Amino acid sequence: MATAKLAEDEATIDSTLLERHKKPVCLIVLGMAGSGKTTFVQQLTSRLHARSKPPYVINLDPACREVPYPVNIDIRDTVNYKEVMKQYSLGPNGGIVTSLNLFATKFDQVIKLVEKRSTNTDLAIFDTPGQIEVFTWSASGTIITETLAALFPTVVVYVIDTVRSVSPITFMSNMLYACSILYKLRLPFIIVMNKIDVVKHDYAMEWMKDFDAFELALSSDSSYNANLSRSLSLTLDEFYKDLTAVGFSAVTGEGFDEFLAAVDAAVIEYETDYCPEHDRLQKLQTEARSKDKTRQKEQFESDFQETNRALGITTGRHVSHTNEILLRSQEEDRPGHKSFRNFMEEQKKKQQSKSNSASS
Ligand SMILES: Nc1nc2c(ncn2[C@@H]2O[C@H](COP(=O)(O)OP(=O)(O)OP(=O)(O)O)[C@@H](O)[C@H]2O)c(=O)[nH]1
Repeated sequence: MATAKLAEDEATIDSTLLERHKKPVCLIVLGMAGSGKTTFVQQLTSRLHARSKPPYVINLDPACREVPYPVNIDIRDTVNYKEVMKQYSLGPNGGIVTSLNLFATKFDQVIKLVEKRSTNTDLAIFDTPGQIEVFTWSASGTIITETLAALFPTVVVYVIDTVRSVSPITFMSNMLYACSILYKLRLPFIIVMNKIDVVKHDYAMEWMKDFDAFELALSSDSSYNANLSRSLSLTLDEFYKDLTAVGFSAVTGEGFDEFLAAVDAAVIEYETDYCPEHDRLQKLQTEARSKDKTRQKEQFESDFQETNRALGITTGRHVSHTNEILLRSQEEDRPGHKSFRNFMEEQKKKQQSKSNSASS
């Protein structure tokens, strides 16, 4: 019996996986302000169009002035960021958070639109606000990410500015941020080392592979920040080991094929690591909920019987209440109803004979 149930569960998970696999892969593009997210999305979009594989593009930044790529869904069409700021008396960041919250309440419609494109789109790309924490640490960001991940193969793309990260301390801050997002979302993660047309990303790859190289870069600095970065580099060793990083230039498009290969690998990771864990947690949650319901029902019944006993009430038909719900036809058959009907008929007859005698 248990084996049959297990096989049934596995079959359900397999079919869910298959369903997810048929859907577009969702790329959630995150990164510090100015790292090149929008230019990256623009480059991806134009290259995919050139290969006759246009992606479905969603702009989630309500405060951006213009979107330099063909966009399918734009948050700005749904939420007026400036009006939100005015109406709720908010500053720029509060305005972005509230706009995203308002948009998240309609996210089921976005899901339906992306689902509709399942047959002719391989990628759905989500460009996010430059104020990264607005998305990564807000309720709406979490809702959007988790909803996508539950329904589509979803990959987080973290864009880093290689020009600004040549300072080991800035590099470390960026990596810590990436690490915190990875552990919060627990989704397949690709680091895009952007702007390699200006500075190659080799130095960053070396720092991640070789602690001594990072130490050497910091050797001339004895500040508190440098010492902290040294210790953190050792701590992040585990994080670096499984990390996928690709060099990219959002201006020239260099690294495009490597990036697509990294997305393919990330989708496999999503299916082999994320989905089973997600399904396992969901099953546990459903079981816990059903156990809780049964426990509450049992508790209610025992409390109810206890109260009845204390008040000397016996349950059953025709007493204070019944154990089963009665249908209307059954009620008609109840003795009280019959005698009432007889009484009414007799009254009618009396009334008729009175009026008959009065008329004669
Ligand atoms: N040389 C070079 N410049 C780039 C590259 N990617 C982006 N830039 C430039 O970097 C600047 C910021 O790029 P955006 O795409 O606006 O960055 P963003 O992360 O979307 O910025 P926010 O929307 O403020 O978060 C722009 O001037 C881009 O032209 C790149 O690969 N190489």
